[in-house]
Amino acid sequence: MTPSSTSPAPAAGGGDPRDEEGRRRGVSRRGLFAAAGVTGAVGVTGAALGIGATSWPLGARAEKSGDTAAPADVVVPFRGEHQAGITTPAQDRLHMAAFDLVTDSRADLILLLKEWTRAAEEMTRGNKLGEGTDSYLAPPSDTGEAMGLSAANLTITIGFGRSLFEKPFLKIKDKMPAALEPLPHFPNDKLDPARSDGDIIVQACADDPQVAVHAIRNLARIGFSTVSMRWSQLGFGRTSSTSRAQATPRNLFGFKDGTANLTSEDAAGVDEHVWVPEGADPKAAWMTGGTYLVARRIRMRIEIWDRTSLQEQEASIGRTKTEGAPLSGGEEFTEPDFSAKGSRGELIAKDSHVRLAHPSTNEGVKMLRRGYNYTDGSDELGRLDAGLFFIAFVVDPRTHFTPMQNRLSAGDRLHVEYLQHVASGLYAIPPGAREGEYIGQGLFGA
Ligand SMILES: C=CC1=C(C)c2cc3[nH]c(cc4nc(cc5[nH]c(cc1n2)c(C)c5CCC(=O)O)C(CCC(=O)O)=C4C)c(C)c3C=C
Ligand SMILES: [Fe+2]
Repeated sequence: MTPSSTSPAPAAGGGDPRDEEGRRRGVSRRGLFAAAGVTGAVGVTGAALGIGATSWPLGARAEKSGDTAAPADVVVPFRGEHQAGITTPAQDRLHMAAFDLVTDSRADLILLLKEWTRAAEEMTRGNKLGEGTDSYLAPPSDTGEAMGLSAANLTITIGFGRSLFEKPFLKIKDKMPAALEPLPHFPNDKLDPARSDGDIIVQACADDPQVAVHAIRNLARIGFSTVSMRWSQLGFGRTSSTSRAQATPRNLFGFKDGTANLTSEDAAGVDEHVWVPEGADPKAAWMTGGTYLVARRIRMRIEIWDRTSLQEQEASIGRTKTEGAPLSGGEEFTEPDFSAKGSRGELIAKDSHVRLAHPSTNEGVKMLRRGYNYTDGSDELGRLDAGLFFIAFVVDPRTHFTPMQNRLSAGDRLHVEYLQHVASGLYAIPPGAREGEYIGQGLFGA
């Protein structure tokens, strides 16, 4: 079981790890609501906002989750050296959207980035947009569906695709990072261009799906006439832990996923494998403290997997299904021993996923995985369109993603037999915005 979507994960040592990381409890939409009492607040707040009590959805939600006494009002700070939503303990839900520019004005884009920064900061605090400034005669600044909900650990992470740098009127081509070179075609890729790439990426993660969706919807609304949405992706059930305080979740193949992931507690590992160091790319000094996001929509052949023996499933992964322990023995967090042999050869098969993805097979590289499960209905043959929306943050995709993906696509039993990559994106994620700055300021200037 993953931790409750409305409760912060307990820290191993007893405290709240999010507090340890410097997060703060803030006044939240739900906090205000709970303080006023659910029934009373519906009347007062609903009337003030011109919303009828019968259209207010929170009462039912709060009662159902039974959390009115202890609302999940944890706020992840938006500003900082690095953007939030990367080493932040992975929340339960994802809404990611890619946008394309529909303007030919550099000033329009800069204005949008400023407005998105302001809106993102407000929403991640759990605040309603345009509070106290809206006119009754104009559309509300906030679409409204998160009123009464807490900030739910919302993070908003913004980045830029290669196509953005190629727009002459933006005059940023000479600042394009070399690491944004297009990903190659990998064996067995069947990519849909309409679900891939995009000028700008926005990742919204939260412990409440409605909060994540609300964030993307409001940013899209603010961006009207400057950007249009190219594709979007909902995800549920995080498939990675990014903090040791989090229990390892499971992917849709039923295996623990994220056991050997980089975690925020491994500061040296994150510095080495995630954050772009000073001097990495003289043309793109603005990326110092940033990172690269690789997104891959990976369809999982669920129906075939479900007819596969447990032995074959475990051999494909290289770990046991129940415990997530390496097939060489031990428990979940025991290091795999790839030299261990049994009567039928290597205990961890040569073509198993963990062997081919392990740093020892990949020149020591690691990545910070932060993916989500997805389901999107079913196809014409009645098969689930489901899989893993793989997200990884890496210091340089040329060293930390492409070689590993080539190895996996060509020879990993999991990839060859049970997976198909159907969409792809690569984005430069600039560093965090400090007080008074906007996201991307280093690229575009004040
Ligand atoms: C290119 C990188 C990777 C892709 C794509 C990928 C897809 C993918 N993985 C699983 C399931 C598991 N992966 C596990 C470990 C693991 N996977 C990668 C990389 C990619 N996975 C790495 C770097 C690792 C860690 C290897 C190590 O250091 O041991 C595991 C085992 C548990 C764990 O450590 O997380 C599982 C299970 C699926 C289902 C999938 C695509 C749908
Ligand atoms: Fe994997």
